[in-house]
Amino acid sequence: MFTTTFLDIPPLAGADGSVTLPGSKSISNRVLLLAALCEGQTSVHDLLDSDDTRVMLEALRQLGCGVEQAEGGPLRITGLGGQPPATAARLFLGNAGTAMRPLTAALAVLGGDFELSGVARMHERPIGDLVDALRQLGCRIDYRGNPGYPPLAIGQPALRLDAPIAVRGDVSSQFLTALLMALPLVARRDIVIDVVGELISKPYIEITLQLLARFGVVVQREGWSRFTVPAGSRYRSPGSIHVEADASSASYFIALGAISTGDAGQNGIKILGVGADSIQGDIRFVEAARAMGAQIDSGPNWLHVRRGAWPLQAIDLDCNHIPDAAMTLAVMALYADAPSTLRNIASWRVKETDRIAAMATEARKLGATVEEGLDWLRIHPLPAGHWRAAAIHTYDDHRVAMCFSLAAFNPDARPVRILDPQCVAKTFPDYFETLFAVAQTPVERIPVLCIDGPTASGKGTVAAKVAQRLGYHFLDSGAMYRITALAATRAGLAIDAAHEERIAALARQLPVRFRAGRILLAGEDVSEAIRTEEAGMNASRVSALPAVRAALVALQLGFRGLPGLVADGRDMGTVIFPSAPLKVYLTASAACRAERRYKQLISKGISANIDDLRADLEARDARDSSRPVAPLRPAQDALLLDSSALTIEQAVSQVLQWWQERQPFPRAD
Ligand SMILES: Nc1ncnc2c1ncn2[C@@H]1O[C@H](COP(=O)(O)OP(=O)(O)O)[C@@H](O)[C@H]1O
Ligand SMILES: Nc1ccn([C@H]2C[C@H](O)[C@@H](COP(=O)(O)OP(=O)(O)O)O2)c(=O)n1
Repeated sequence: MFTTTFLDIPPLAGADGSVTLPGSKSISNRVLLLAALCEGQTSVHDLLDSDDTRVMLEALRQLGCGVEQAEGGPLRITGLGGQPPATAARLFLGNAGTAMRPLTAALAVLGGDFELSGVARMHERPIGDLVDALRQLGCRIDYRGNPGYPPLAIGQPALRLDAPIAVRGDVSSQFLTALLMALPLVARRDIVIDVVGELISKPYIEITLQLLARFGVVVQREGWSRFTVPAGSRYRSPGSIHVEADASSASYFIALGAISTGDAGQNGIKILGVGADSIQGDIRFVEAARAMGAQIDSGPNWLHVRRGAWPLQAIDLDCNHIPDAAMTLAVMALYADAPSTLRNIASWRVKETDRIAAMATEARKLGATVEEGLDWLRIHPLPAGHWRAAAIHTYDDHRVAMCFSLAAFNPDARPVRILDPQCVAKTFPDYFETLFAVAQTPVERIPVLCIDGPTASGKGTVAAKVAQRLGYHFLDSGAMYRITALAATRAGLAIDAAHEERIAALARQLPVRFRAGRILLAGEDVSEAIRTEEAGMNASRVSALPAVRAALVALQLGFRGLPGLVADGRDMGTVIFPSAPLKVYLTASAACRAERRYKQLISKGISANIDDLRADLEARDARDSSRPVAPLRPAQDALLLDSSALTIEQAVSQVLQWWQERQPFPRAD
């Protein structure tokens, strides 16, 4: 997951390959609650691991449910058997509507002493209609903040189940879902729910009904306006249950297949974990994408999407049946042949953010013309020549972030900056990694930031931190020479010109792997072994052999991957990445560098002498600078940074400031 403050997506040209999607949020949280309410143990497979499921799981633990997970196995929930939780609980539910609403209803009918709260936005998301419905039943619920909104306090109910319960269906279908999940707990007689107003998001009610049936409760329904929970209903664990991949998450990859072609032509995007027979309503996004021109094939558990009509065909669609996935259509509409209108989307206004306003504001930043009404949005296509580089606000809304990543395929090759990219953690923590795994772009569009300089100038430290702040890959090119020198020494080869070809042959085939910050040579962790002063000196010797340098070029170039690279070494800016948009030459006085190295070694428990260190580093500088091939020297267009009087943070900030100055995003964003 990218935990950076922003993520810059370079212009993308195409996409091709397979993606496996995380489990559906809606199914995950419903299954967790049902497993918690029934008797016995339920094994839950392929559960989504995200912010919203984590708050639900934590709440269930607090309520006394058993929650166990063996390494790599399913999650095992031991339910409360329909009994009220024994203890009082203060539950924090983040911004998870799929936890807040059904837990409110279930706890209110079971009774006890509970308080339910969330983040500030959760306290602005209405829940009054559900509370009103539950109060009709005799539940005791008090508002702890603003009437109509969480936080809520729940007490002991005096239930009256004889009269039909009225609940509004035209604000959020989650209220009806919450009642449907709670009422089987107290179905001593038939309980009737009447929906007031036109029920929105019906497919989510379908999911609820299907899952209730899996847990042994069959609700009768008359159209979409009256539901009856039969007397004697009781939750029974299905024993084991699989969570389908999230159909709303699939929408981004369906759109990706519709707007992009791969290098090798029309292979398209294969989506694994969800198919056209999914129980999730958002699977009907497939129809909308087809209407816009996508070619989609599907099987029981997969979808295969290819570009069909291009530009996409504009649509005018009532989106009530696909409220979440429809946001993706708004970005696809930028690539269409005429304006597209999305209608009946009033529920967008009360989601994680006001999604109508958010989509309109952010699409305009890209240069688009967007019209909006109370419950509709019209997006005009954005022709080539009119796209702008934009920094997209994401409003703590995962879907805004995921949708706008698709703007990176624009014909003007403008990059897209996604602010607060970690908001995708709500449903799809590895969304951007998954996108980058299938996205393609010419290598020269992938940004590289080079930091070269002499030993102990702080290159490695500064480069690693800059990479972390930008969410970029990191190439420590010195490590390649250190590993080669170690491999040569172990092979019994003296590091000199006489062995140049044999060492180069070793370098070409280095059995090296980089794993979670560790360096493995033929499976052995050599991260420490290559860091000694002797290894550094050997690396300097090996690096003076031209054939070895040539042998390591491909390995280094291979680090240039999406979304970008920070590379440190001696010749990153001069030889390996000569067209990098920012090259920094980091120096510090010899005295300062000797002292830094001294402290570094002492802190690792290695004894050292500061004068010897200084003599060694000056000798190494001399060798690195005087060798005929790729000598240590600043690139002509490098910016010099003397870090002698700077802290690490100051050096990092300076490099980041230079980087930001080179980005095309408007300052006001
Ligand atoms: N201003 C600074 N910038 C970078 N590193 C610094 C700074 N001040 C102290 N150091 C320390 O200097 C040491 C050498 O840094 P390192 O990144 O290993 O250098 P290099 O990769 O250039 O050989 C590290 O222990 C680092 O923490
Ligand atoms: N791009 C590079 C990186 C390192 N080298 C050589 C020269 C250096 O003395 C050695 C070791 O580099 P490394 O960056 O790991 O060494 P320091 O951390 O700066 O001491 O490798 C090189 O020639 N070209």
